Amino acid sequence: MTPPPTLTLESVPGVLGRIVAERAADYLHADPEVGPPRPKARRFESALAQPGLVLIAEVKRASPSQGAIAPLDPAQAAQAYQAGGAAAISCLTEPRHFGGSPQALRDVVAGVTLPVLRKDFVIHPAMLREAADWGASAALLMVSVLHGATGEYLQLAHHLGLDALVEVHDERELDTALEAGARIIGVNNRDLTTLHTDLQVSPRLIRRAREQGFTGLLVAESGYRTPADIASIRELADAVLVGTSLAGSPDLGRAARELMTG
Ligand SMILES: O=P(O)(O)OC[C@@H](O)[C@@H](O)c1c[nH]c2ccccc12
Repeated sequence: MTPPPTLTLESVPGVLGRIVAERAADYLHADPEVGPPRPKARRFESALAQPGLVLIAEVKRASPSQGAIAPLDPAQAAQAYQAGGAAAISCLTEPRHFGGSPQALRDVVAGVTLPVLRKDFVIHPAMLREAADWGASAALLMVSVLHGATGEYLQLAHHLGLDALVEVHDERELDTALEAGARIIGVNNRDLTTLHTDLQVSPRLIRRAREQGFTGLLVAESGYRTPADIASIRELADAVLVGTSLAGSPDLGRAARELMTG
């Protein structure tokens, strides 16, 4: 597969811009070759397609908005989430701001039977090859970072047998995700350039995606803390992605179950 063109990352603003610049430096000399096609398992997609609103629980030790959240053991945290009824696990691999690591992802994959999402700021094909090599079922692709290259990265993910969670935060990004042919779209309530969170963003963009005829899966992301928050998207989204409010609680499995069942 021909590697996608070099991204123009200067256009990414704020906190997000800083993180993305660091990741671009990390992968500056990485090999863009992704190798032959790998079989599609579609495990992440199938997990999200189960009836009702399902939970993607995130292993998140820190974040730019919260600082340190909890010194979680990634595999133990993921096992607790699985016992608490989560349908999939999201695991951060970004090391400087989110306390993630490649080892965390490998440990989570080894520790649970659920499909695992690599949560990182994908700016280079090597990051998708790594995700597949480490056993992830899916990778996050952010339209705010990839812009016009979103479609090529989506094809690259599919080539590697990965599902892609294509993340958007406004109408323009949603249009890009739809044009790119995304099968799973995540709406982030948090603006990663300012870190401001608004729970109205997911309902608004999820409705719009459906109005435009999108038949794929929709994920509401970020800022969900209470069963009442979850109620606001229960009839709209296929899945909800929750990190901070679960990761910071004393009993992760119980927190997962109580959040989803009220
Ligand atoms: O911790 P929260 O508010 O529950 O959010 C989880 C998840 O949505 C968030 O971690 C996230 C969504 N998109 C991202 C992109 C990069 C890093 C992190 C994220």
